[in-house]
Amino acid sequence: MIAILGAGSLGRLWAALLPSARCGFLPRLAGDSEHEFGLGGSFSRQAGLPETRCEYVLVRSVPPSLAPQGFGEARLTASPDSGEARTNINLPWLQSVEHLTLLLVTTKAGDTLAALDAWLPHIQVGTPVVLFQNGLGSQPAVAERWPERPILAASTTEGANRPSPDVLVHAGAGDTWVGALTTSAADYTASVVQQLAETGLRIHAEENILQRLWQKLVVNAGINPFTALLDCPNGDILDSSLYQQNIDGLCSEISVLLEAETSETVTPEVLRERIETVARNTASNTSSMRADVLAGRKTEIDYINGYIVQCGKRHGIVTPVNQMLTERVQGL
Ligand SMILES: NC(=O)C1=CN([C@@H]2O[C@H](COP(=O)(O)OP(=O)(O)OC[C@H]3O[C@@H](n4cnc5c(N)ncnc54)[C@H](OP(=O)(O)O)[C@@H]3O)[C@@H](O)[C@H]2O)C=CC1
Ligand SMILES: CC(C)(CO)C(=O)C(=O)O
Repeated sequence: MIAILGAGSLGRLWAALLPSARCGFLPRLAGDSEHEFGLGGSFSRQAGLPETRCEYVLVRSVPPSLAPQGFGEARLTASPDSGEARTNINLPWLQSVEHLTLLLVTTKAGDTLAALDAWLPHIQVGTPVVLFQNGLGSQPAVAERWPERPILAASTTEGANRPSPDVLVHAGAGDTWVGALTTSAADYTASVVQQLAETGLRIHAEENILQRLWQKLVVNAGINPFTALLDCPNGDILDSSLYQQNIDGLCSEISVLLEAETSETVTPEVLRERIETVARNTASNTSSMRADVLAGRKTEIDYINGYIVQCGKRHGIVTPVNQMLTERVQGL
């Protein structure tokens, strides 16, 4: 079985596309983890969800003929006019963690350590764990906490959101790279890629997953805080004075830091071009950070610009623009 910890947008996307007979969600464990899951222990499912099944509708703007294998028993209906496919998904909350082949962790960065702290004592040490969080900071923290486990990280450009609790929209198709964080994880990368590829999504093994995570972090650091502060879609930041006055400083700080942290030399101009290419390509998107602010949720700023600030402190590199953006988003 493939277990998914974090039944939000991204977790539900993987769950909907993986073979339905072989995956299910792990509930949020209540209180102390001394209670043994499956042995009469207590755990509470996420509020508002049925007792044993998780039901929702997956909306994809792909023709049903192109829908990947893996819909299993799910019911697929399509509206020929819109080209939109709607699939009823009905998956179990897992009742046992005994025969897991994989654990996908799709909690937000700030919830990941606590969620794994509660669950990993119940899960076999040899089960590969794949972390899907954006930004950086949570992944190294997990790898340092459980160095003996096969811990991998994924960087994905798939896009999913939930306009209402029981509707999941697969808003954008992308690519997913998976690579090892701990030593023992290297042996598992190929089998993890193979299992994830059953979704029909594009999955790649990545030798240097930290570098890949940094590349996405740079783009998120240059787009997300501006969209949250300006309350605008991604493309609209480009002409704003807040962006114009700070983007060169932000890119200079990151360029110096990248050299110190990863030995990679990338000029501030190249970083700015990468950020602006994504901002233009996703011009009408609401970024995840703006969406979090609008919904009154905690943002992932501490793992994006905040991570850059912390990393700067470790290297004695000042990062005033990232610090200013972090503090202003924290203040929202
Ligand atoms: N959505 C996307 O398209 C993409 C997301 N990502 C990254 O993936 C991560 C998840 O994003 P997303 O799915 O959008 O976020 P969501 O907030 O939609 O999902 C997170 C889920 O984790 C659950 N959760 C939180 N704490 C626990 C816990 N202790 N035990 C069990 N479940 C828990 C939450 O439950 P509850 O709702 O009850 O709090 C929620 O269902 C983020 O780091 C994001 O940056 C990366 C690329 C794309
Ligand atoms: C690339 C971008 C900015 C797309 O919206 C994103 O990853 C996010 O919103 O977090």
